[in-house]
Amino acid sequence: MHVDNLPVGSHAAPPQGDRKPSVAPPVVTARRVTRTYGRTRALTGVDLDVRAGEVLGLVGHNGAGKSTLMRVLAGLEACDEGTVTVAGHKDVTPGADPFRAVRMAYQETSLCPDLTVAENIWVSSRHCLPRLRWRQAASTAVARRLDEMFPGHGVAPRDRVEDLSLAQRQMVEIARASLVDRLDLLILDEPTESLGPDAARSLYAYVRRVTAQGTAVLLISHRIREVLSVADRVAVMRDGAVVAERPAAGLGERDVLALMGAEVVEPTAAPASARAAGERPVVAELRDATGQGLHDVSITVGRGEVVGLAGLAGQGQQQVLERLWRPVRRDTTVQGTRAYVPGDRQRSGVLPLWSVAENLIVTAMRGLARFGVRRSDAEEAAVREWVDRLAIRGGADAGMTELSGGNQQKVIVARAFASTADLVLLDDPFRGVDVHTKTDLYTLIRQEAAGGRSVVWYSSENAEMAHCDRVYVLRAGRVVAELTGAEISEERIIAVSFAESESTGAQR
Ligand SMILES: Nc1ncnc2c1ncn2[C@@H]1O[C@H](COP(=O)(O)OP(=O)(O)OP(=O)(O)O)[C@@H](O)[C@H]1O
Repeated sequence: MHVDNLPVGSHAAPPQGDRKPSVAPPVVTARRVTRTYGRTRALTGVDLDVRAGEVLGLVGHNGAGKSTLMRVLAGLEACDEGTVTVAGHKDVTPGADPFRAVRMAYQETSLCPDLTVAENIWVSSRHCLPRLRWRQAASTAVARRLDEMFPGHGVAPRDRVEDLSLAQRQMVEIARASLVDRLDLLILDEPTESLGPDAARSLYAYVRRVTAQGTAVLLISHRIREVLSVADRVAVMRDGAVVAERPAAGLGERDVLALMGAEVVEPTAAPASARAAGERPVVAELRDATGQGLHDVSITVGRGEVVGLAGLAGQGQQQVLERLWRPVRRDTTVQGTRAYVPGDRQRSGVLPLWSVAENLIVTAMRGLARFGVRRSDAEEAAVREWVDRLAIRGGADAGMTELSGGNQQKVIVARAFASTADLVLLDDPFRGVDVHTKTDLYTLIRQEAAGGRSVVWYSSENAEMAHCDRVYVLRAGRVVAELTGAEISEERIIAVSFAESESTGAQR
């Protein structure tokens, strides 16, 4: 059977929508599964059933073991002890046939950037594509699946992956995972971290359709509310074990956070700014900046101010950050030094062959040096401080690739704040970071601002903007609103992001 006309799932399952936990047989079962990497006990004895036709949400702090467990359940990695049963086949070893029907879409996409979309599909799904005219078959299959999953995706099968946006790469990754002749379990690892709201909605509509046909979907996400709205059941991981499994119906976000072991704190908005924007010395400025997608953008950043850039994705926020990072044009002025935190750690950010300590200190090194000579004691102290402050699991000596995704992201954030930069530019930096750590990072930003550092922060999560002193909302490369203090709310940002006519006195 070829992938362009695939049935999904092989088990009968109760219809979705009533959100009752599935009573269908498990497609995958883990019993007392352990996995150790060197001194790290990533899995400490996991028991879990994933049933046909259910959406099982899997949540847990950064480094809890979610991705490791998924790699074991997908037959990509062996466990040290315990058993994995797939579609009734007991104790299956990695690579064995039953695992073919278990597919995983990764948080960091598994796509090869130098190949086209169709070539990537061929590499991943060649066992169910014809050998002759494979390129055509792969192109047709992926185009069809993308249309089905993400209408309006804008991806052509002949596009090279490296030319795609982060969101498009994520869409191709998910489509790639689903293209197989029989799909019993689809594992989605943080699928919506890089997708916009429309694509996320389309994905979950697709998830509903395939689960109605019997495929199980395992959804890993730090977005607890999203998990609760999509999943039938929620499993909670903590320190390498599944500590709770509950039906999603009736569970609230706070219940899940409590099960995760996170301290439940009320989200706190930014404290009212001690000084109004006009009273602060301006440290960075764009004056009627135009070109490269921007139109007459004027923004100012005061010393010790946290300035948000909001709006729908791709409306010019990254271009603003880019100008502040490289202020080469006459319309941009920046005083002092800068540090940049990329949101796409795969493309820029992580130095994979270096340790956590080296990744963390690389920017701060020069500031810590005395007369140009590196001071290893000061560097070590700084590394220790930041590893503790952000609870980077894995420790300073771990290789960067040994860290979980969220912990890698923490290192990149720490790198910027460990430097002496006067202006920190944040490009949607908290994707994949767990709720608890995010709360710590928000506090960190406010503390650093109180100490005189300025921050310009683009976030695709409007709720995060509540931690800013001022927010510029961008649409189609223009600033369409400037919100201050109590005006900053998710509803307000959404309203001005969409409304053609609304303006709060900002430039048009
Ligand atoms: N290849 C590896 N080598 C060494 N340690 C590893 C490796 N992969 C994972 N680990 C460690 O195992 C633990 C669990 O990591 P895992 O990626 O499964 O966590 P996670 O729950 O998926 O985290 P996140 O939410 O940040 O993605 C972490 O402490 C991590 O550092």
